[in-house]
Amino acid sequence: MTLRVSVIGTGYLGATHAAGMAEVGHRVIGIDVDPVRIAVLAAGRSPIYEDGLEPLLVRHTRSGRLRFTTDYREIADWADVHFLALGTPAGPGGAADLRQLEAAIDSLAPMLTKPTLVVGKSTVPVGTALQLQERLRALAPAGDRVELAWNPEFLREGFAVEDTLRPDRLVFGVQSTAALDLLEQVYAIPLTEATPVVRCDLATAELIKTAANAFLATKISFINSMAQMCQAAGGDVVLLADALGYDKRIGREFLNAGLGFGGGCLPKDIRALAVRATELEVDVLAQLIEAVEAINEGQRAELAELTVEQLGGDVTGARIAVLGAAFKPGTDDTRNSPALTVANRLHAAGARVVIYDPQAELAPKADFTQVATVDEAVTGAEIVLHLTEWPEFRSLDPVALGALATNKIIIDGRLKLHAPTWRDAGWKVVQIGRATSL
Ligand SMILES: NC(=O)C1=CN([C@@H]2O[C@H](COP(=O)(O)OP(=O)(O)OC[C@H]3O[C@@H](n4cnc5c(N)ncnc54)[C@H](O)[C@@H]3O)[C@@H](O)[C@H]2O)C=CC1
Ligand SMILES: O=C(O)[C@H]1O[C@H](OP(=O)(O)OP(=O)(O)OC[C@H]2O[C@@H](n3ccc(=O)[nH]c3=O)[C@H](O)[C@@H]2O)[C@H](O)[C@@H](O)[C@@H]1O
Repeated sequence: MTLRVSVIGTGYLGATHAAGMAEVGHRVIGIDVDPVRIAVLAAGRSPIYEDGLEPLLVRHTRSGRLRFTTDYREIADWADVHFLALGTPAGPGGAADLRQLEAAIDSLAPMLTKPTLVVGKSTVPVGTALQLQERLRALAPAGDRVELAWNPEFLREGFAVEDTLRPDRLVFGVQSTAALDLLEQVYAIPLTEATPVVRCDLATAELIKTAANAFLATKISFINSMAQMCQAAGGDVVLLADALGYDKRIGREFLNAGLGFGGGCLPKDIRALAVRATELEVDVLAQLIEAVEAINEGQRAELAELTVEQLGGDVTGARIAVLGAAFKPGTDDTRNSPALTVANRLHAAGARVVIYDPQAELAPKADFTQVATVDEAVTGAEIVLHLTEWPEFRSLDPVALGALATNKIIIDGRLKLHAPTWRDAGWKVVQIGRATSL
């Protein structure tokens, strides 16, 4: 059944969700306070680099099934269901800043005159949904006939469209069968494809989301601490991870050691979880997360220190080539990018940092020079840092690059380069945790 769906907030999550909702047959309006973003989306263009998103935007803005607006009056009583896809960035002390969600509710609620379902998708601390429902009901003419549900989102940037259309699970945090029925209509297509569904209360839904991100972060920090062990004891963390991964109970995913996790989600979500755990006096969880964070920070610091060490203890005036600026391959997102943290530290230590990334565009005022090709980055470089593992970096020609660089030294911060090929071309290859790699 075709529903009228609004998506409030059209950032990474909201733009993809709106396009996905149109793709599964609903009539959709996306709304945002950013008129430039709305104009781009309304023209069928994607404001972000995300594989497969633009074709959906083109198709459904042309068909009229997908529209965009900045005017809440267009969505309020029009939609059968409103999705909240607002940002929840880190606030002071790392607690989630809920002001975007609150502002959206304040704009929408006074116009809700009929029974309405509002569904949160943003990642929030446990307890948020009930607070927002209270705010909504206090402001809405429809009062208690407005209900809130929580349906957290698990998409990965770079695979956002695929994850939206074919999620590996759906979580419906609801308070009534009416809300559940409506969500089942919204997701009728994935549900026919036997997608597992967890039906639960609001608190469980909120916690599932933060637990998932915390577990992924923990897995990465675990393997990075094993990389430190391999470095200290003389072992190979990649082979170790492969061997762990063959155990189905463990799995190979999220066991790639290196520079650690970044992005707009994992770092802020685990910090917010630690803050909430402390508020609720669950100190063990806060301590676990602090250890995960400390390991992650340590990887960035170590890479910067290692670079200085390789250049004899002083990088003043040294030209350093950085390959990669996005927080991971497949996206142009540079939020909390490990690569940029390292670049910033080296810049602060006096180095001349030159960055190449296939997609991410840095603000013109940034402290480094961004260039359009790997060759330009490497020309005259005293050291090369491989910090975001774009697939194209794996097929670089070390012989050709060796003729451009001043020193043939490369630190592979993501353990993805084929070290023997680079060594054969005369390069010194540094990989933390691969002390015994061949
Ligand atoms: N980026 C991702 O891959 C995923 C994000 N999430 C969660 O989804 C939420 C959104 O994340 P992103 O899309 O990355 O954030 P974002 O910052 O890219 O998008 C938020 C959007 O909301 C808009 N906005 C702010 N105030 C508004 C208002 N009052 N009314 C309407 N629009 C308003 C902003 O202009 C912006 O376009 C966060 O809670 C995040 O943790 C969850 C899963 C995946
Ligand atoms: O809540 C969110 O917003 C999303 O956060 C992550 O998705 P994303 O931020 O797109 O990125 P990931 O693929 O999880 O990677 C996060 C970081 O971990 C790093 N990483 C990942 C895997 C690994 O083995 N090692 C590793 O260092 C990546 O380079 C990247 O910096 C989760 O994977 C999504 O399920 C979730 O929906």
